[in-house]
Amino acid sequence: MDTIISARGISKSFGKHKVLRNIDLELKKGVSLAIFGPNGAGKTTLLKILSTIITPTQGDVIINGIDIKKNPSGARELIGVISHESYLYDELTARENLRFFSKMYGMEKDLLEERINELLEQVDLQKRADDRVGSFSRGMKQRLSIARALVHRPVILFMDEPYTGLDQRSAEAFENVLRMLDKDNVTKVMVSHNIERAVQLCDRLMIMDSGEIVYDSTTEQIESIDEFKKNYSSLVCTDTDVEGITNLQ
Ligand SMILES: Nc1ncnc2c1ncn2[C@@H]1O[C@H](COP(=O)(O)OP(=O)(O)OP(=O)(O)O)[C@@H](O)[C@H]1O
Repeated sequence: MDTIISARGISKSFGKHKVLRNIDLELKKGVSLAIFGPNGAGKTTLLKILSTIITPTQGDVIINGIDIKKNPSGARELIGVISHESYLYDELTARENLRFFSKMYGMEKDLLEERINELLEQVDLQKRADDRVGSFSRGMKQRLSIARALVHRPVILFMDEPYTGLDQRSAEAFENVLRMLDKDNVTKVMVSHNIERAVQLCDRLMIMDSGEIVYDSTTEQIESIDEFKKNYSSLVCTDTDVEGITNLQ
């Protein structure tokens, strides 16, 4: 399998605060990685560096052979990001938002409308396609931001807490979209506090604490979710916000 993400010696400081400490990460094409860890461990910071949103203090990231320092826009064409920030425009309709982002990525006009309709259907928003996003609920905005992240057919999808704001039906629609991406061998990197869901969806599990990777395993290698949670508790003693962890005490 080809390596699609290669990060070497990544460190990040905000002033005197060292948030990431010499992180190395290699990810093969098509793999889905879940990153867990307590609040402040550095998960979002790592995701932002890998997805070119912020730059590291030290270290290099190569995305599909592209050095993101030398060619950030080339790397961005390969990347989709779902984060706390929806990047949507309230005054535009759902369809207009997707059109805007498709054009930003330079997509061909004749393919664009077909792709937009396909995505609106996948995230179950086809009936609200021509309504202004300002009138949408949080969950609907989250679903549209999933479509926005996928409009240019990225080969890597970065997700920071993608379940935030999704009700049960929306979470299922989201997981269906993720399964569809498997068919296209899209690589996924997900930061999550939801161990149950992430373990079911991902093939590699990583735990971060205090800016370091303290655990890295394939999902196949773990015996059970309970065993993984015990590992988590022993490695990360102070965390109380991962679902189910507190029940193990
Ligand atoms: N722009 C910034 N300026 C200063 N400090 C920052 C900045 N961004 C993040 N930090 C700090 O870096 C540390 C790691 O933050 P980060 O958001 O990466 O953690 P996290 O593991 O994603 O946590 P959470 O689970 O709460 O989302 C925190 O102490 C945070 O306050």
